[in-house]
Amino acid sequence: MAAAKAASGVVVSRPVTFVTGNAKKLEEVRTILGQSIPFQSLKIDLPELQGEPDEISKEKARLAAAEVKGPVLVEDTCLCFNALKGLPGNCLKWFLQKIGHEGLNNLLMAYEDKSAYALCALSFALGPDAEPITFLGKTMGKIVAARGPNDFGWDPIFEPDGYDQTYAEMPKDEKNKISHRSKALDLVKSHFVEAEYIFETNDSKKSEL
Ligand SMILES: O=P(O)(O)OP(=O)(O)OP(=O)(O)OC[C@H]1O[C@@H](n2cnc3c(O)ncnc32)[C@H](O)[C@@H]1O
Ligand SMILES: [Mg+2]
Repeated sequence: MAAAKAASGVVVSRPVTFVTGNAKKLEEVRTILGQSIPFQSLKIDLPELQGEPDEISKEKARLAAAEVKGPVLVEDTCLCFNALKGLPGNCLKWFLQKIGHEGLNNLLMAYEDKSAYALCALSFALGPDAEPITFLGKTMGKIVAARGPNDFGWDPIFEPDGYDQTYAEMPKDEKNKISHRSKALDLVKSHFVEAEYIFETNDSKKSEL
């Protein structure tokens, strides 16, 4: 049992495990969370589920918590084109693998509306028996011909509103200030403060948030 109710909050006996198969996501999550939450990571390729982003994210959290047998954080990210009523959404990974940045641009060729949004659904579960809680972060922007380094997914073709750079062209810390991921993680951090989780792990005998 990773968590027990204490007088002033919930005692958590293990750090939160961020479960992902994506090293770039992990890098950003690590930077954005900093020291705010006792944190470790585990590389597992969770199944690519389909459905609504919050439901997919919750189900990923259930699968991850069953594996880790402790507190977990997982994430599901979509890129949604308004002209296509939200597609490719969470099928984006396959679209990106099969047709690449140019193919994704071509999907919008027949439409004037190039607007899109990046949506991050992060789910936290205290353990295998706990119902996951989901936090959503959304950043609006538009789809453009690829610009900038090609080291993370669809970053080169997403230009957030109010910027003339794509995510890929921005310095990392700039992306991390405005991204879908940072908005969802801000909500996770607030939740941790409000819930008054008390971490009693081996590393930190008692660290209160
Ligand atoms: O193990 P998980 O966490 O599921 O990692 P994943 O790479 O499979 O990620 P998703 O299932 O959420 O699929 C989302 C796709 O979008 C990409 N992606 C996610 N976040 C991104 C971001 O901030 N910028 C660019 N591409 C991103 C990612 O590389 C995938 O191709
Ligand atoms: Mg995935």
